[in-house]
Amino acid sequence: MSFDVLQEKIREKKNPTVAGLDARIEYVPEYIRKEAFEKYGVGLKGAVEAIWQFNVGLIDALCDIVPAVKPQSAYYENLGWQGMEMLERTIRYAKEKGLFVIADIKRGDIGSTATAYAEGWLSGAPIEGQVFKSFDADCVTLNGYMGSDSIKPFLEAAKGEDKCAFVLVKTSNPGSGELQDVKAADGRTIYEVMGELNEQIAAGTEGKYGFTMAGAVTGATYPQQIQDLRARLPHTFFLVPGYGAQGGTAADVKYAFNEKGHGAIVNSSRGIMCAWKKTGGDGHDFQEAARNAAIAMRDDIAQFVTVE
Ligand SMILES: O=c1ccn([C@@H]2O[C@H](COP(=O)(O)O)[C@@H](O)[C@H]2O)c(=O)[nH]1
Repeated sequence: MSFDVLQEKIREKKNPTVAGLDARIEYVPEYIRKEAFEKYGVGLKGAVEAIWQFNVGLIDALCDIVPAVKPQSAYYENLGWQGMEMLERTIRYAKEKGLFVIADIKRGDIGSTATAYAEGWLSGAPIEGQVFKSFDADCVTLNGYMGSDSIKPFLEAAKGEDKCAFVLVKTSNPGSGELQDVKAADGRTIYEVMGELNEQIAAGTEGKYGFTMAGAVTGATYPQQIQDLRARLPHTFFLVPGYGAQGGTAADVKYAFNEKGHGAIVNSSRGIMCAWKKTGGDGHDFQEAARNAAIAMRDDIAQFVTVE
């Protein structure tokens, strides 16, 4: 239960950041693409092979620097069943390398359907009295705006296995305020209501660091709102996307952490995966470039946050 496993990994690496694996084919260096397309043809199969090679290279280059990776399911779903099979392989490979895997799936549905999603991504599918695992992520992202019954099945599935979930509270995108900043009848914003509901749902699951198993997504692009949420939600672990490519800075994300430097992890996807595009090379240096970008991000945040 809770976020103890992730917080331990963050402390071991002294690095509260997560590398996104949002593998678009354009992010893969040309020499990898060329080889895969020659072997499997230009199409879904070739793209899946190229992205698999890229992911393995990234994971190998980053596994001693970052505590976690966050594959975004959309970039695998768009390649059909072969993309999803490769996502399952990517998750397995990252876990073998000691990384905590956050599957960014942003699911949310009525309870019975949420249970099926939770089995697929976390606990495994029960078939004839046995449980069969597939994606087996450590953690998932959820869209909980359908209410507590869309979140609870994931917490049930996560409970037995030291897994956890992040629920969207205040997202990083430009349109997030259209609904999330609207004031409810009691004067709280909708994102505050969502955050407090989420902390309540998981009350009692706090681990040794004091965080429940239901974390919150709070975008780096809204530092004031992060500060507000940190004060309101002392038992909620935050996933903070929006650093780098979306404009969030280390000074913005510092508000997500508590006084011990605990309780948050900051994501960068394009900033790490596409770092090779900025070195002036032809992509053969993508591993070194990703590693350097991850180290620079860690050191940037360390100017503001010390993880005890
Ligand atoms: O509010 C949110 C929730 C999720 N995301 C996801 O994080 C990454 C960000 O990628 P960058 O390349 O570092 O911008 C991506 O997978 C989003 O789906 C988010 O950005 N904001």
